[in-house]
Amino acid sequence: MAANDSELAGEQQVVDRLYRRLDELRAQSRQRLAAVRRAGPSGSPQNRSERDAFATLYEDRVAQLESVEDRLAFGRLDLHDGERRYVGRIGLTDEEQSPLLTDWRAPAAQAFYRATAAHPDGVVRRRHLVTSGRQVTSLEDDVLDLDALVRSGVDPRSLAGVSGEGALLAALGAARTGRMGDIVATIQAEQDAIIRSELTGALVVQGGPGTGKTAVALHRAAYLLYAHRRVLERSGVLMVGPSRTFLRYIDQVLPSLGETGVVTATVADLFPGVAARGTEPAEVAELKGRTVMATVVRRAVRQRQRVPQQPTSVRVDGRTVVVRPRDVADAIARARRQNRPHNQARVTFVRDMLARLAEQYVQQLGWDVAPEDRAEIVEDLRTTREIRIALNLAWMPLTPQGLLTDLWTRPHRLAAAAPELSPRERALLARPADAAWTPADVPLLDEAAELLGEDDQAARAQARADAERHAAEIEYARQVLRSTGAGDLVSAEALAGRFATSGPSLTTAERAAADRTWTYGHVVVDEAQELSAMAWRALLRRVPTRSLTIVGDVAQTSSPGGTRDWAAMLDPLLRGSWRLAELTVNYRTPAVVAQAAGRVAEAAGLPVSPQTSARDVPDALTSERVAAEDDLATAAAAAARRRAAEVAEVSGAGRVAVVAVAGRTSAVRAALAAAGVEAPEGEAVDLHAPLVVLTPAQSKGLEFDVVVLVEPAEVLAASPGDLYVAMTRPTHALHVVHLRDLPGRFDEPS
Ligand SMILES: Nc1ncnc2c1ncn2[C@@H]1O[C@H](COP(=O)(O)OP(=O)(O)OP(=O)(O)O)[C@@H](O)[C@H]1O
Repeated sequence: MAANDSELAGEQQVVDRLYRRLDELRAQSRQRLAAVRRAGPSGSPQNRSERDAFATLYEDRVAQLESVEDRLAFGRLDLHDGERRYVGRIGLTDEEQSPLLTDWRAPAAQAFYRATAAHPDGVVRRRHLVTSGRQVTSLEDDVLDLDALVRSGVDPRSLAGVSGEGALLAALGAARTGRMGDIVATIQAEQDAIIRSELTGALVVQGGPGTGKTAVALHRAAYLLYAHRRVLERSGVLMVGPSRTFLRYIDQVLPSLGETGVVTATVADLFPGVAARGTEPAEVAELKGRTVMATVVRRAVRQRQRVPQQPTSVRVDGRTVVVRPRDVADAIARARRQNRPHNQARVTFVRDMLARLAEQYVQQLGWDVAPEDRAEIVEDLRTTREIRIALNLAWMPLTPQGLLTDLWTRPHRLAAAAPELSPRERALLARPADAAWTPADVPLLDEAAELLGEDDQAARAQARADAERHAAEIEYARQVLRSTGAGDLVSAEALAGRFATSGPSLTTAERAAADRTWTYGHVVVDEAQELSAMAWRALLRRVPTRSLTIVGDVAQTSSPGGTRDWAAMLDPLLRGSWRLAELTVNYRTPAVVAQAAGRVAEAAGLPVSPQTSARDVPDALTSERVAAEDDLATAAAAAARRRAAEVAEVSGAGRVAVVAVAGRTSAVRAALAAAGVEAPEGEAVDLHAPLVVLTPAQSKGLEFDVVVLVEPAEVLAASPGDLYVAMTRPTHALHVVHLRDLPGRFDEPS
């Protein structure tokens, strides 16, 4: 047997042992689950809820153990002191609790990603195990200290491979499936430093296209949940992405890392109960995203606290009480001094006014009134229709939706609330009362909700009761964990979250997603350059600790309300308190394509981050000039079909996208349909389809084996950032179909 074969056989034995242990643990959890289920729905309510909680717990554990099947173990560290440490997707111990496999997120695994020959960190050899199913197919050694390795008796001829690059290049060259995969086996040192960066404070990760920002953001979420489980399990982690398609694209990654508790949302989803599906011109969205809109909403709220011009006299039980402008002005001033939200301060205002009116009433009686009689008088006044109307006119109870609808549909209200906007800008904001909410409305609704507060005290009493119940449940869960010894599987908070004492049992993630005022322990924002100032305000409310991971690329900005300069956007919001990390290697786009994209973006004046490409692919950039406008769609469709067939032949899978400005996508689809190909299009696009048609904005954050780009000059004219995005989506080839000249510096030699 060659030295290498015996190494392979040795590793196979280790991997077999690890899978055997995984199978045992799975069987154990399944048995426990079955036992709990067998117990059936009898016993006291508390017994039942305890059983339900354990059932869900074991279901979660089974699901977690199922999800780590692929590449369970992918690395080995040989340390100076002779210790061998296997690194994998989760931590495993044997029956005696001796470690078999180290979780990639544990401090003991860090050297697997960070150690270099210059800084070996106690490591003499790092080994990558490449597996297919449960079979070890190849090994790759990174020798960090050859002398130490030889001294320890290793035959240098038994070393597998020469560097750690093979595993990375194999991962990068693989055909795309339509869903993002995890990168645990090949995280690079600069990425690892970001993933393990401390929890506190705001970390901005700037990096060009394909540098792994999304991958790093997701692995960081998984890492933080592991390293700070106690804090984050209770408060939750929110991941914000640019579109629903994007969220579907990434939704397998965290479960494959054994984490299911992260809430994912777009900014448009942040206001529970409002489905912001409306669309509007980019110019209007930009306007709604400006910081000045915070002042406009604030003013609109204050303008609903009004002193009437005239007194209103009301007859109550034969006496007359007068709602006097002076009293209203006094009561408004006193209520405002409380600095509470509008609807809550209104309670003070109404109480104050009713006391004044009751005093007028009592004066007219001419005799002393006992306190309980006075309360009755106040109640009579409160329920008198004219008084109710007069007080509402002075201080209207409001909902966020009502306030905003009023601003958009009543020009005089908007004019009064927004003197800083020009008449043209105000006209842009006008819309019919029944128009759907748009994503840019959501931060404004949130701003309004914050200023208005809850309309009733009942909700607050309910919240207090909920908090008390939750505390009691946690205490009870602690007792249960102590008595069952299941503490290593779950924390008291997680178990308490599962107790179904009333209503359906909700996880932290589910509770958080349904509650506008929920504050998360950490928020991760991807494609963060697209967020407007108002969107940031809404988001920051959800993380008062300012523990944030903000990833993006200021050269890829397409939304006019977004930013091309992190400091300009974030300094005012975070008071300058954020740290910057950069990613510099493009793992997606072949070098020649990335360089062309970089040149074009620079020529268009974008702040392009310097980057190098991890790999090159021959003939990755091709272009084809058509003779007439009408030929663009047909040529693009033909190229897409040809490329899709090629990709399928090579890999048996793979994906191709045609990217064109919105005005052209229908023509491309029609040309494809004429050739018998149904290509899905737009927001709801099927991510697994072999051929799709997208606008540049819809392709944001995604990647494809081949991209057919239609008329780059047109994409550039609409948005330079969009062209940069579109050109950097392919992992193998970019094919350009054009009639107009290619944009400046497109085909300079690289
Ligand atoms: N260390 C790594 N090992 C293997 N693959 C990697 C690694 N880092 C990144 N990748 C792959 O590179 C591709 C690009 O990563 P990702 O989408 O996270 O980049 P991005 O910076 O968010 O890109 P963009 O800004 O263009 O959307 C993905 O397929 C990702 O899996």
